[in-house]
Amino acid sequence: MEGISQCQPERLSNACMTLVYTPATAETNEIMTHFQTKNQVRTNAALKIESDVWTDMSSVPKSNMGIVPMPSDQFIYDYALAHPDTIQLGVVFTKETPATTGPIQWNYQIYYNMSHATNTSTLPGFKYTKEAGYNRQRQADDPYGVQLPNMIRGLDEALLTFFDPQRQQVDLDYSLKSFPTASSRNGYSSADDVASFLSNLMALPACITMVMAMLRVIREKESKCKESMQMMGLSTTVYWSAQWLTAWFMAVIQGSMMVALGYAFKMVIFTNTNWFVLWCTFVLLTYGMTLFGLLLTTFCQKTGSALGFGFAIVVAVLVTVPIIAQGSWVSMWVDLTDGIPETVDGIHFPPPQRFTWVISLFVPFLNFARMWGQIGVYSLGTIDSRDGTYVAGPGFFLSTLTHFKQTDQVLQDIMPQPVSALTYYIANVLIAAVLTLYFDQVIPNEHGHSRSVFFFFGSIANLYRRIRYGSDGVIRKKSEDAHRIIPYEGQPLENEDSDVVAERERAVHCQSEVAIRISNLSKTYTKNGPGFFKNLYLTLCCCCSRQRRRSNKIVNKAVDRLNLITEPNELFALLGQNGAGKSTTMQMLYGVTDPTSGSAFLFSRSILNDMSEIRASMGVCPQHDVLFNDLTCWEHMQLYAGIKDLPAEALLASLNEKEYNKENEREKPSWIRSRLEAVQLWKDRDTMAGRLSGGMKRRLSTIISTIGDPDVLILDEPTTGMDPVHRRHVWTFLAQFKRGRSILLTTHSMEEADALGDKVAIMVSGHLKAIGNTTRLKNKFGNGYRVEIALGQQHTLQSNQVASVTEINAIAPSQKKIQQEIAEAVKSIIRDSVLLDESGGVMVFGIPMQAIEHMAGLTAMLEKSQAKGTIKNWGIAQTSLEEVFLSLIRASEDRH
Ligand SMILES: Nc1ncnc2c1ncn2[C@@H]1O[C@H](COP(=O)(O)OP(=O)(O)OP(=O)(O)O)[C@@H](O)[C@H]1O
Repeated sequence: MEGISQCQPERLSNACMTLVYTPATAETNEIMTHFQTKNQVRTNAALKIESDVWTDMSSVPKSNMGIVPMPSDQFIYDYALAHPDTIQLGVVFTKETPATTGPIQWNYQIYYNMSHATNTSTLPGFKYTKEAGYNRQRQADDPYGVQLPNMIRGLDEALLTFFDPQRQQVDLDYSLKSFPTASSRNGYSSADDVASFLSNLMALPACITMVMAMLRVIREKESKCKESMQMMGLSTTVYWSAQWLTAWFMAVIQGSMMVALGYAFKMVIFTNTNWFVLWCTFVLLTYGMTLFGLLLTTFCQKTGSALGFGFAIVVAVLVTVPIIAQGSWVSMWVDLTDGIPETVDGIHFPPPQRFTWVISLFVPFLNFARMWGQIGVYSLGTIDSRDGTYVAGPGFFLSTLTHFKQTDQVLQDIMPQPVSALTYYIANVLIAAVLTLYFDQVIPNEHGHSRSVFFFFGSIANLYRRIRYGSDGVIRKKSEDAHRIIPYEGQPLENEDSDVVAERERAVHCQSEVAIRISNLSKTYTKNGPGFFKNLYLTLCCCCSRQRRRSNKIVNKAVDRLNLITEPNELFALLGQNGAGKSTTMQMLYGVTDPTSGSAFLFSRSILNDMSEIRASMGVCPQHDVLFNDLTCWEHMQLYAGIKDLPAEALLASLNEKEYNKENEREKPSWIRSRLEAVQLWKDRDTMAGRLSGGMKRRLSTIISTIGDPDVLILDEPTTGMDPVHRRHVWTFLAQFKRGRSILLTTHSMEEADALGDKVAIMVSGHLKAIGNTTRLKNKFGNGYRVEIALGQQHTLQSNQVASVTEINAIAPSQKKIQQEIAEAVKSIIRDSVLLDESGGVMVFGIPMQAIEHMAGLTAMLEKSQAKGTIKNWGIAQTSLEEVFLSLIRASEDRH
């Protein structure tokens, strides 16, 4: 039969005792000697009985195995708490002698150690041999199923052997109880289940704040607000600093609320922990998580991908945090695969788990889980397994941050102190901040624009140049670069207009100070836009298709070797059909799209190298309104004035009209007021942008671009959606504003280009088709003059007249005759005239420019006809820009 066998630990440091007993009296010593002798006879296992009674908690067995007397059952209990894997079985004898007559009562209680059966993670690598009935690697073993009955039998036998010679009458009884085990110990379960469960709830608010911050940033990205602020000169560092500051306030509010709620609900883990430790833990967790989330947004372009990341993190938190907080984390931080190596000097520290530590530098919730688990160990109480009473934990104080005592002595110097979680939080924040700044620059935006992965070398080189040549030297060098000859690349197009060629030559040889010099600027779009998964999916589809072509690849030359110049005080209007390349040209100039080749200089600063300087002196009104819905017009002006770093006094106009009325004084004029008034938005200054009409938004976007009086103003279709009255207000404002600066404007309104443009260029399919002032364009590409003749009333139907077929038939021959007569009369005066249209009772003639001297004869003839009543009305006008535009487009379509 199997008896109590000797367990053979692998290391002395983890030595185990087979048995402990108490009290250590002469009687019990003798009983245990009987037990040992009988056990040896039966099992051949020699258990050694130690002679000294232990009094010190830190005692370890002298030999590998044995039977050890202990001073009290409390000592056994406490020792088992401190050394859960050490004692296999314990016996507590109690002897009751009856007051009068009757048998003596001998009871013994056997403690068995369930740590051996259940707690497999506390000391990984610690193995009892197979012979001992327990092998950690074969976790299914049940050492007590066999050993407990044997132990009872052995003790009964020993007691009977002890009492037999005395022939006393005794009553024997026994009871069984588990040692305090991993399942009942503070810090490792039961109460700790609360801690681990709470850890989920505690980390969740931080996750929510993180996801909210991610969504805020992504929305700013999607709505192009971030891009717009950057175009107006907001630096990346300032943008992110503002985000981090907001995140800090959120973290402080949230952390404080968490601590306050914990105290309000009298949660033991809170009330038994120093408030400052808790506050730091929660604030730094929220802040670290938020910054981690913000870092991830640099990889996302759309809300969907940010939400995907956020969701993945929430799942990771829900899964990992409780596991780590519960205490199953020792092997995460320390590499215990080879156990704790033993040397003659003592214990060697096992190496740290480098991988976990590196991840902890990036992922704040791992540090939280570790810290929370440690807080739980100290602050939560235990249930005394002997009497079921609650024993309060010692409490987690400020000093515990650096003086945390591991429940397992052997881990004391191995496991990190709680304070390291706080320092790691700070590292999380710093690393996330630096990486955010870096990835925000190098990950391409939706236009594919990004900086080189080694862009910081460029900044270092700039700094070096500044130190070496001084500011003036650097400016001189840049100016030389901007004024060098830049030859035209490739072959010119066929049938190029002479003015376009001349403009190109000027741009090639430009050696004077101009506002904008565009040289060979080209942009080719090659992809279907951003979206990793979309492109992957399309690529896979194409790979699987029979043709195996990358059909998702679009090669589109949006702008092709553009060369032009604009002068200061000039408003340059760029016209073109949809998709002609106007916006792309603009985007390259204000730096949201990288040119595929070529360059441009704005006041001698290159768009390739000096974009931050350019942005400081540039105003941009992009094609789509980029406004914050919940900011008023006035607040928008203030925000962008702040971004442009305008002095505070520039913003000091009071908004409170009543105050000024009281003082009988007019409201202070300011530039913000004058701009708002110029575009008729002063009355709506307190209306939120979300509530403005489309035209009002456009007007607001237009004046926002003028903040800071930029040297170059880029306006992409600024008056789209405006009514004619307000459009004229904007025109008047721009006409005045262009003084001292250069304005580049794209528009589909020929009227606008005609009214505002000092120089007008027409783009077709990425090329310049025509360039010059409006008169020159009209003269060169227009049909000279248009003469419109409305025929007399008797020959046309009234607009409100419903004509019958007979009436129409009656009118038609006579009208035809009159039209023929007029056409012949016009032809006889001006031979080169062309009848362009004769529908609806109106005849339109095109008169060439060179026929101007015959114009007097024509007007005389028309007046005479009007007097006779043949003609109702007539008028002469120069060809409109629209006709020029249409004729150029038609010509290029014909050529294709
Ligand atoms: N991000 C992009 N990715 C791929 N192709 C683009 C992108 N942006 C523009 N394009 C293409 O480049 C060409 C020029 O577009 P662009 O927006 O510059 O035209 P536009 O002259 O401004 O037109 P509109 O008057 O309609 O604004 C078009 O063919 C367009 O499809």
